[in-house]
Amino acid sequence: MLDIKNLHAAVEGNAILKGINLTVKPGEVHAIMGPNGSGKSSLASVLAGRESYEVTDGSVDFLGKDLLDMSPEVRAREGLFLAFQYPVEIPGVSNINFLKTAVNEIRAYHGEPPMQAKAFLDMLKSKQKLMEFDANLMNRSLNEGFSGGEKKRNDIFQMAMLEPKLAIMDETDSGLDIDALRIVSAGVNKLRSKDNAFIIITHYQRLLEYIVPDFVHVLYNGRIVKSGTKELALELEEKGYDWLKEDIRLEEPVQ
Ligand SMILES: Nc1ncnc2c1ncn2[C@@H]1O[C@H](COP(=O)(O)OP(=O)(O)OP(=O)(O)O)[C@@H](O)[C@H]1O
Repeated sequence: MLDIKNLHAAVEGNAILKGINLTVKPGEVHAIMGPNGSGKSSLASVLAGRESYEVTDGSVDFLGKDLLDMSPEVRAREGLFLAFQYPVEIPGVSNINFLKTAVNEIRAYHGEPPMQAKAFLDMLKSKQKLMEFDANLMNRSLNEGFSGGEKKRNDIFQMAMLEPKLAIMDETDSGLDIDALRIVSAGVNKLRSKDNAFIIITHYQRLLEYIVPDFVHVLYNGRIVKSGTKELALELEEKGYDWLKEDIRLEEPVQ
């Protein structure tokens, strides 16, 4: 589904990603952990096509196509979804209208007719129930005045509606209270299928108790320096990241 090879990216001439290699197959959940400033959000941004990042080397194949060649809109229509660390507010655009437009844009891209109002409302209701999403938030302007946790829950609700092939969640757990964390995690687990995949960026092992990943990777200074299973997250929680420095030095120098 996603094949990242030797990905290098820079911001304003500063190298941030320094050779990322990562393969994600359908049905898999990958967690990415790593110290502050190691490049986790940058990786999500580069995959989503944020303009401030310049890709200086490497390739990204998404479902057999060159992801880096696509505009951010086309990436989304092809089935990539990014749940932001800081979800945006769009005053004046109701949540429902935003979702309807987004759902129909994806359908149009795949040559399907727009959804009829009734079918859309039925889908909205069933996903609302599935994700335990507060119906009152639906008619409000997109994210405007939402609390931090509400924005994140809204983000996950959007994900449920758009049914992406690959969802990237960047620190979705930060700022969620315990109940919201459980609800969001349960929602993600309900959306998991053999046909889609998730990349979950998190600082905390706690989230990975709810959404159990198939693989855990450590991003350090712009590279994935260690990969393992969910036990690696436990080890990181216990030991921190310093113990990895020795391993990295022994393997190859990090510029
Ligand atoms: N616009 C920018 N200009 C200069 N440096 C930047 C810019 N954006 C990001 N960086 C730098 O890139 C590095 C990686 O940042 P990034 O946000 O990807 O890290 P992160 O691993 O997600 O960190 P955190 O865990 O703190 O969220 C940091 O050193 C950051 O300061």
